[in-house]
Amino acid sequence: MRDQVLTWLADNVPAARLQHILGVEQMSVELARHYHLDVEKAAQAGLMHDLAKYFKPNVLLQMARDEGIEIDPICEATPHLLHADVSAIVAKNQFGMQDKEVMEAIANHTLGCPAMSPLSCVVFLADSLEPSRGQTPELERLRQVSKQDLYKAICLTSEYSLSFLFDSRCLIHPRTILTRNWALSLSQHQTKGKDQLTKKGLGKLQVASEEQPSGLMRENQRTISKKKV
Ligand SMILES: Nc1ncnc2c1ncn2[C@@H]1O[C@H](COP(=O)(O)OP(=O)(O)O)[C@@H](O)[C@H]1O
Repeated sequence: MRDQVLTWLADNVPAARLQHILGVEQMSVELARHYHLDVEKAAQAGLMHDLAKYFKPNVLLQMARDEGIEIDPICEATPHLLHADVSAIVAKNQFGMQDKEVMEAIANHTLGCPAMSPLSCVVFLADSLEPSRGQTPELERLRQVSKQDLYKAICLTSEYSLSFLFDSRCLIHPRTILTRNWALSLSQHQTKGKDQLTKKGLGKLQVASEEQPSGLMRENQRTISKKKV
């Protein structure tokens, strides 16, 4: 299947994007190995995460509608956000992908999702942190954390993306915030042993944590300057 996907990508994405895609495939594999996940699934999700990256907005909207995906007002206004969901559809229709976990990992790579699977977590991290994203101190630190604590890395990487989005003054899809809160709760739970919030409650943004951010997060918040490329 890999050769088939690569041939399709060569016709449908520019070379620079292909480099990013191969970086995501590689980093997904490395993280999957590190966290004892299914390496083959990680490679497939990484390789196929951006299949619909260059689809036109009207095509993204139509394909998502045809698949019965609920299109919220922010995706309606910014259809590019649907490229993650639509990439999963292309993986199914074009390459016969049937694995639900792989398709979810593709669909979650841009916005994340509260309670997403560890496989989704590694593809989400790889999309933001693979080597061609740059070598800034923030990115290097996030790469380190991604090998130390999966949920802390999701939390900090979501914050990194959100900070960029705030600076860009674009519409922000709240799922990244929900993802960040979910991951924050899990990493605090792991490190401090406190049972603060249920995954479900966080997913609905019902409660805000009273905990202060960790030193690392404060440092990250202060030093973020250059964001995603
Ligand atoms: N929560 C969000 N709200 C609005 N836009 C977002 C959000 N998360 C990511 N984006 C934007 O969506 C686009 C696609 O993100 P991503 O899949 O990470 O693409 P890329 O690989 O091009 O960075 C980017 O322009 C990114 O800034």
